Amino acid sequence: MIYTCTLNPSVDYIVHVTDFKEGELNRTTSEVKFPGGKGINVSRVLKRLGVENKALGFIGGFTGTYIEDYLKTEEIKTAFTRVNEDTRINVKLKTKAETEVNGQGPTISEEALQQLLQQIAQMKEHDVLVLAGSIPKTLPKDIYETITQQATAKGVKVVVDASGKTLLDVVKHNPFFIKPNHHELGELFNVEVSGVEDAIQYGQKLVEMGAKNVGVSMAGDGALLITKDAVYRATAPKGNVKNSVGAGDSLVAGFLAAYTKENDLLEAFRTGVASGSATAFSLELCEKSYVEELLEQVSITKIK
Ligand SMILES: Nc1ncnc2c1ncn2[C@@H]1O[C@H](COP(=O)(O)OP(=O)(O)OP(=O)(O)O)[C@@H](O)[C@H]1O
Ligand SMILES: O=P(O)(O)OC[C@@]1(O)O[C@H](CO)[C@@H](O)[C@@H]1O
Repeated sequence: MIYTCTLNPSVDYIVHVTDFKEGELNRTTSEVKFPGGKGINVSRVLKRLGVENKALGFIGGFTGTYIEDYLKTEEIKTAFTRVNEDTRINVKLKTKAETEVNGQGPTISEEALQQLLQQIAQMKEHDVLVLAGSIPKTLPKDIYETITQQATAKGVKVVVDASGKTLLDVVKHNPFFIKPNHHELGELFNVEVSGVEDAIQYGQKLVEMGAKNVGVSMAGDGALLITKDAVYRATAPKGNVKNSVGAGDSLVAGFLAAYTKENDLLEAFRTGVASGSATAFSLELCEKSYVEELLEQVSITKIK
C-alpha cells in the first residue's frame, strides 16, 4: 500500500483578482477551494492515475471535515488523526503573479502524535510512505527523521518532499526518493544552484549522503534524476502555465504511480515530469488523460 502522510494539511483557497491593489478593498473575479497539503495532493494525483493509496495526517475542525469528505467523494482511503483546532486555510492569490500565504496549522497533542506513529509502526516491507510538506510548529523538528529511520528499518520505501534541515537530516536514513526543487537544493548547501551542472553536483552530494534517488525539479526547465550510477535529464513539455501549486507534488505522484506499476525508474521519471507539467498547465491537479498526452513530449537523456 502507498501511504501519504500530511502533518499539516490545508484547505487551499485560490482567489483570482484582476487588478490587485494593496491596502484597498479588492474583489475576486473567481475563487475556488480544494483540499491541500503536499501529501494530500500526492494522494489525489495517485488516485487519478489509478493507484490506490491511503492518506494519513492530522486534521481538525470544519476545515478538516471538509478535507476528509472531499477525499471520500474522490474515493480516496483516509485514516486521519483528529486534533482539536481547525486545519489551516492557505490563501493562493492569483494576480499578475502568484502569491501564497500559508497558515501555521493547529496544535498537535502528544496523544495525536502517538496515534500517527502507531499507524506508521504497522507498515510493512514493500509499503511506500510519502512524507510531504511542512511540520507543524508543535511537533518535534526531527519528526521526519524519526519516522524515516523507523520505516526504512522495516523495509518501507520512504519518499520525502520537504526542505531545509528537515530534508538534510533524513537523507542518511536512505529515503527511496527525495524531490527538492533547484532553489531548495541550493538552500540545503547554502549556495545558489544556478544551472544544471550545479544541480548535478549538489544532487550527487545527496546521493552520497544516503538518498537512493534524487529528483531535482526545475519548473519549466524539467528535472534531473540522480542515482548512484547515473544522471538523467528530462525536458518539460511546453505549454501555458495556469497553476503551479501542486506541480511538484504531481511529479512525486506520477513518479510513484509509474514505479509501482512498472518497477522502472526511467518510466517513473518520465511520468513524474509529465504529471508535474500537466498540473502546471491545468487549473487544478492533473488528470490521467492529460498526463498520458504529455508523456511523449518528455524526452530523457542520460548525461552522466
Ligand atoms: N512552467 C512550466 N512548464 C512546464 N512544466 C512545468 C512548469 N512548472 C512546473 N512544471 C513541471 O512540474 C515539475 C515540478 O515543478 P517545480 O520544479 O516548480 O516543483 P516545485 O517547486 O516543487 O512545485 P510546487 O512547490 O509549486 O508544487 C517540473 O519538473 C515540470 O515537470
Ligand atoms: O506549508 P507547506 O506544508 O510547506 O505547503 C503547503 C502547500 O503550499 O503545499 C501544497 C502545494 O505543494 C499546497 O496544497 C499547500 O497549500
